[in-house]
Amino acid sequence: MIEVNDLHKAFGAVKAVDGVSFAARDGEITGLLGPNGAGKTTTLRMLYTLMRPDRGAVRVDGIDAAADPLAVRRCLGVLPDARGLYKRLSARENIDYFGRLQGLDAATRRRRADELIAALDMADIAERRTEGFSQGQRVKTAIARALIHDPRNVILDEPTNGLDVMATRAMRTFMRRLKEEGRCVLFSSHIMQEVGALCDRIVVIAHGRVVADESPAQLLAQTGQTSLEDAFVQIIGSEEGLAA
Ligand SMILES: Nc1ncnc2c1ncn2[C@@H]1O[C@H](COP(=O)(O)OP(=O)(O)OP(=O)(O)O)[C@@H](O)[C@H]1O
Repeated sequence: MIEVNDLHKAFGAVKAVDGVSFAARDGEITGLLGPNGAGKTTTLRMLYTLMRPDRGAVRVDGIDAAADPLAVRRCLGVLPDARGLYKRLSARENIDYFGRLQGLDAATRRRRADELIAALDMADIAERRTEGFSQGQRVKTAIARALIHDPRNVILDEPTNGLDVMATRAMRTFMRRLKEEGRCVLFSSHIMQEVGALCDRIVVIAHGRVVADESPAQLLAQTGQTSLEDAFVQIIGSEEGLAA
């Protein structure tokens, strides 16, 4: 479970995150939805301890991220906005390397890598150097690498960015599987259909603030709209930056 309480982060005069609070629960998919520049990536970076908040607290499985960032990292799997693979290593070597960083023994690394390679349908690319990988192949490798240590909580920054229709569908199936395994899945997106199709809970963020935190059905009921797209536009107050 990921709990965020009154997070703030400013870059000079820009208040990127301005008092964000929400909870992402185990066995649920929570979507962080907002237009470009809303503060999604900055929020996620503070959650996975890459960036220190100016104010506010993050707790992952009850552990305070400021007090024990290493313990928090151990219970998180993260697909960051910069996927950053080692291009001279194969996909499997990239995955294995992260297992080593997590202190896993060779047998566990091998077993987990095999499971993830099968689950992400990437057997055909596993032994290839990642240099020259397509966007979809890069995302799969980065996700497998992020999950090597079997984390309870999974944070994905725009996981379907740049993926084609088939790859997007496969990614959704994979995210549902993570949820069914009882994990807490939190992902960011600016694509409303995606969030509507996947999420148990939607946290809408605009100008660094949470403007809605509901189930998809509640969002429709609250706004009186029949489509999530119209509900989002109403909540955000403009169509700026929202992809169809
Ligand atoms: N390192 C930084 N230095 C200066 N400004 C930053 C930095 N990171 C983010 N910002 C600013 O903070 C605001 C929020 O950015 P952020 O990347 O969190 O938005 P986002 O919701 O993830 O947007 P997108 O959908 O475009 O990725 C923007 O105005 C951005 O320009």
